[in-house]
Amino acid sequence: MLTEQQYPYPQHFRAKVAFQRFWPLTKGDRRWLVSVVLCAIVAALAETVAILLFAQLTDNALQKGSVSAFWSPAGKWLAVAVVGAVVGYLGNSLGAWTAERFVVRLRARVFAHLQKLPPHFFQRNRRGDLVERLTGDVDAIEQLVVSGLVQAVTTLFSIFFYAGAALLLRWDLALATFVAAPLFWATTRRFAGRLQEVARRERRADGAITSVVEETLVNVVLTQAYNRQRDEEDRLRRESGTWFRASVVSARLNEFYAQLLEVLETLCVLAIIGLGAWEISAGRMTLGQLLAFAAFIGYLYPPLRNLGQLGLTVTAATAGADRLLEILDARPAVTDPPPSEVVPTPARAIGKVEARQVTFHYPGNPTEVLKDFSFSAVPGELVVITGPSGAGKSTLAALLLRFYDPDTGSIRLDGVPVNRLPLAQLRRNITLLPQETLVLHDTVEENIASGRAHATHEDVVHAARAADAHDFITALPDGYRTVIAPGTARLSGGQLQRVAIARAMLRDAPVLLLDEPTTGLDHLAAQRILAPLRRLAEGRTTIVITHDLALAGDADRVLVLDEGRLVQSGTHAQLLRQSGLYATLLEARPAVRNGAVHPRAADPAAASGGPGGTPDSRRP
Ligand SMILES: Nc1ncnc2c1ncn2[C@@H]1O[C@H](COP(=O)(O)OP(=O)(O)OP(=O)(O)O)[C@@H](O)[C@H]1O
Repeated sequence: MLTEQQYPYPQHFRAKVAFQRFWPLTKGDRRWLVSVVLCAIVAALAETVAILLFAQLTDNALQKGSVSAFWSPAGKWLAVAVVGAVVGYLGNSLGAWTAERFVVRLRARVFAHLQKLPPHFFQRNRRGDLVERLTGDVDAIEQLVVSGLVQAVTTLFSIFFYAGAALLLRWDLALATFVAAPLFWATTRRFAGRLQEVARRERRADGAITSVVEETLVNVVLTQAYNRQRDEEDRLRRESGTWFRASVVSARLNEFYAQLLEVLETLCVLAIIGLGAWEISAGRMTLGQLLAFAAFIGYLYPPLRNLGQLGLTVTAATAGADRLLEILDARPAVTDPPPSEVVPTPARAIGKVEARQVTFHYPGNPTEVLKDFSFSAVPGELVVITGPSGAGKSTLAALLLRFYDPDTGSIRLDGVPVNRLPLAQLRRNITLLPQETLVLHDTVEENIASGRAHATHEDVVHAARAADAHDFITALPDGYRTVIAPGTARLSGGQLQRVAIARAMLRDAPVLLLDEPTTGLDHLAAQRILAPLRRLAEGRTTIVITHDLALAGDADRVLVLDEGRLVQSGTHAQLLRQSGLYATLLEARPAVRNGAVHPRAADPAAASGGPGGTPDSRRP
């Protein structure tokens, strides 16, 4: 994130840029904005007329003690007040409605963009901070683009009316009091810079606090297991300290600014009363005129003050805008091809997957993670990709799903380079089963049904049976209607994995990409998901990325990656006969007791049968 010193442009320029960038989002609501401004103008006009009627009342009814002179201006005053109230109510309600619509639209826009950003963006930005940007910063920008604009226009009109009326009443006195206006302006300018910096510090600290709380809640089990509660509390205390200091400075500065304006206003009012007393004693002014004049000048201060406040709002909004623009200006690593480049293909692919001489490095990291890598897999085939940690296996999955494009070479589906297919179509044809099961905060039924649009209950039950999940689901307190949530312990890792398999069954894509499907599962749980996985793999192109070589015995082909290069390829039995990395990896694996389904390379039975060499673990 940029620090204040690193921002290349001055504040007013950044405010202008922010306004220009976010203004288009008001499209469709601009006529409502105009209506809000019109209402505010009518309300200010009503206020002006009311003050003039008040002067009439003072001079004609109060000073002369004439009741008959009371009724007419009083009636008019009441009528004007009612009109002002109705218009004020309409304008303010409409203003709030328009402002909230803007917030909803802006948040949706940033959220949609955020969802297109590549994985490395989320590795570089803390989740809590991003949440803060979508909430607090979005609100701050609304204050600039909608409320701020309406307020600015309204304020200018109010100043125009009240100053105009004061000038009409006594132009010489009015000019004398207007001399004080630059004082207000200079005071605001003096404070704006410092308040902006404090506002930015406060926003950043808000983001940091949300991040710490969010990270701690996500890792609460680990925190407790490692007795890290104190460290987490210290972390929160540190961030809260930063926020506290920024908030206190901000409150102090704001208060100082407000009180200073108060003193300036009092000075001006006293000056008017002094001048007025002089004028009345010389017979050049009536009491009613003086009171009305003082009222106009008094009414001028809030809009003048608003203009100053507006500067502060702009300041806070610019800090928020900078943070949101960081998201909006981050480019997705991949985009849909232009329509002219899309290769027309059937919506459902056959499922032939291919990588041709793929070389790839992550943005911002020059090290090549995949080097001249090629392979292909066809429907009905099971390809296991293994290798040491950091060899590039998960990167390959990211390229197959087109989270990134290769530097050279190509990834193809049914012979078509994936960058010539619409992203949604490509991803519809590939089911990814990641290491961590995606859990939606919803019922088990909805979690499975999310695999396919309009899935019926029968479809869900059918998929759950095939995934060997039906029995444990019906044993849950509310069966398929049991609500599960990310991070809850209602289901074990193996059960969650079977829910994910049921979802994948429903999804029914021709290509299946499994990333470490048995990670985090004990041996028995891992065995339990093998049968449903095999059912899921039937007839599909299945690519399994794994360290768990128990799955390799099932594979039609095993690819061994090392430092981004394909170093071995063949069946499990063929690779065992070679003294290469595969044999080393298998040798390094701990043997599993109580079930002995992980025979070592030295085991001749394994050489012919496979690492998961029990008869029932073979594919049909
Ligand atoms: N977003 C990223 N930005 C930069 N480098 C990355 C990124 N993700 C992964 N890498 C690097 O790419 C290399 C390959 O990572 P990858 O996750 O593909 O390995 P892997 O074989 O799947 O490892 P593991 O078996 O431990 O999951 C590693 O050196 C890793 O540090």
